[in-house]
This record gives sequence, C-alpha cells and structure tokens, in this order.
Amino acid sequence: MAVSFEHIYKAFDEVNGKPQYVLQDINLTIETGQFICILGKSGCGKSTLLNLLAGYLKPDKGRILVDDNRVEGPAADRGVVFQQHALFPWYTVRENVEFGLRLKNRKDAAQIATKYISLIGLEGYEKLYPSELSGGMAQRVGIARALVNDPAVLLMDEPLGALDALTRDTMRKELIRIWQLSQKTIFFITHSVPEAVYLADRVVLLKQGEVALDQPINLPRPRETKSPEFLSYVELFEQGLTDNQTESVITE
Ligand SMILES: Nc1ncnc2c1ncn2[C@@H]1O[C@H](COP(=O)(O)OP(=O)(O)OP(=O)(O)O)[C@@H](O)[C@H]1O
Repeated sequence: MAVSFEHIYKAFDEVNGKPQYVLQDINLTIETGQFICILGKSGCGKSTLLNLLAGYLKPDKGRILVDDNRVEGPAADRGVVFQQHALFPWYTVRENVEFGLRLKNRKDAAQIATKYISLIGLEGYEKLYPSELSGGMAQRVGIARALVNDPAVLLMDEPLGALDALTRDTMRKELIRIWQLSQKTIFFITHSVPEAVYLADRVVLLKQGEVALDQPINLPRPRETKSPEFLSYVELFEQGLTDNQTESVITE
C-alpha cells in the first residue's frame, strides 16, 4: 500500500491542560494508485491531515507511513500541489517544471520535463511565463512540477478551488486523464461534494476531526454527473455533511 495513517492525533491548543484535538484517531490505508478525496466542511481538519502527510506538521500521537517509510518531514516521495500554484514568476513553464530536477543536478532534466509538459498538455507553451498563463494552465504546471520528482503520492489541497466554474470542470477531466497516465496515488482535498464524487475511487468524509464515512465510489469513468447513481452518492455525502452541524456547507 502507498500510505497509512495509524492512530493519528493532532492538537494545536490546550484548555486546562487538555489537548484540543483537531484530528482524533485517524486510521486510513491508501492503496497504491488510488485516488482518494478527503471531503469535509471548513475547519474539520482536512488541511491538517494533508500537512501531516506532507511532513509539514508532526502528529501528537500515531504515525504515518509512505511505502513503509515513516514520515518525519517533507521529502520527494510526496509531491504537493497547492491551490495557489506557487510558480516562480521569473521562470518559464519549462524552467518551472525543470526546477526540482536542476536542484538535484539531474542530467536528464530536460528530457523528463518534456515528458511531463506533454503529459499535462502544455506542449508549445514551454516558453511562456506564469503571468501569461490562465489559472488552469498554471495549475497544470504546478502538477507537472510535483510529478517530475516521481513521488509515491501526489498531495493536492483544493487545487481547483481558485478556478472559475468552467475551468474547474475542464480541470477535473484533465486531472483524471493525468492520473490515469501517471498512475500515481492521489490524496485530494475538497469542499465540493460533486468534485469528490467525480474524481475519487474513494471518499473519506471528515467531521470534527474524525472519519465519519469512508466510501468507495463504484462508478465507471468518465462519470456522468447527471446520472441517478452519481446523484445518489452526492446526496449521501451532502446528508453526511449536514447532519447535526451548524457550519455552512459548501457543496460547489
Ligand atoms: N497552525 C495552526 N495553529 C492553530 N490552529 C490551527 C492551525 N492549523 C489549523 N488549525 C485549526 O485546526 C482546525 C482544522 O483546520 P484545517 O485547516 O485542517 O481545516 P480544513 O478542514 O482544512 O479547513 P478549510 O477547508 O477551511 O481549509 C481549525 O479549527 C483550525 O483553526
């Protein structure tokens, strides 16, 4: 398996000496090549879970394994793609994609970058600068930058959240295409129920720091978002999100 979370607890604060856990006893195993979406309302602990897997945070209890290695900090086996794609504005598309490889003095940097530029569908745009790209294109460059290091798992924190609705729709399809070609394990965070049902092999619903639902999505791809089967998954998660909670639900 690619990733396992074992009895993970994380708190940022204490009240009267008691840790206030934002994540409590999280246990998840993720198979190699699986596309897993973590779904939940704002503040339920999604980003904290991703930051623990990325190695940016340390759990208070428990451990995380990636391909049997314990996560002790950030490393190249986990490629992170953020909502704001953090490209270097003074580098071209190609230079941005090559950056991580050049740092490692890889002689085949150009060759590998060419492969991933083609994979993300940006052949012909190599010489453009980030300011000349649309949001969707910039996000694809962010994905290529993470993929060039050949990570065991790709971590994505609301990567489509900053895009307009139409671009977001296109990027969901693109992401499935890239995932199928790259065969990576993807750990994807979203607020959007339809997005999770469209993308994932499996959706984990987090509620107040605990796993409330862990549900495989048994629908063939490409998924028909208006089919009764698709809509019944949407309803299942929307119900799960609204049960006994006061925060606003963001479904799209
Ligand atoms: N560095 C931090 N210091 C203190 N509290 C934090 C920190 N990071 C997160 N928290 C708290 O932990 C809880 C979970 O936050 P987290 O960002 O993981 O939620 P989320 O589900 O990703 O929310 P969103 O969808 O709004 O990004 C929140 O109550 C948040 O205020």
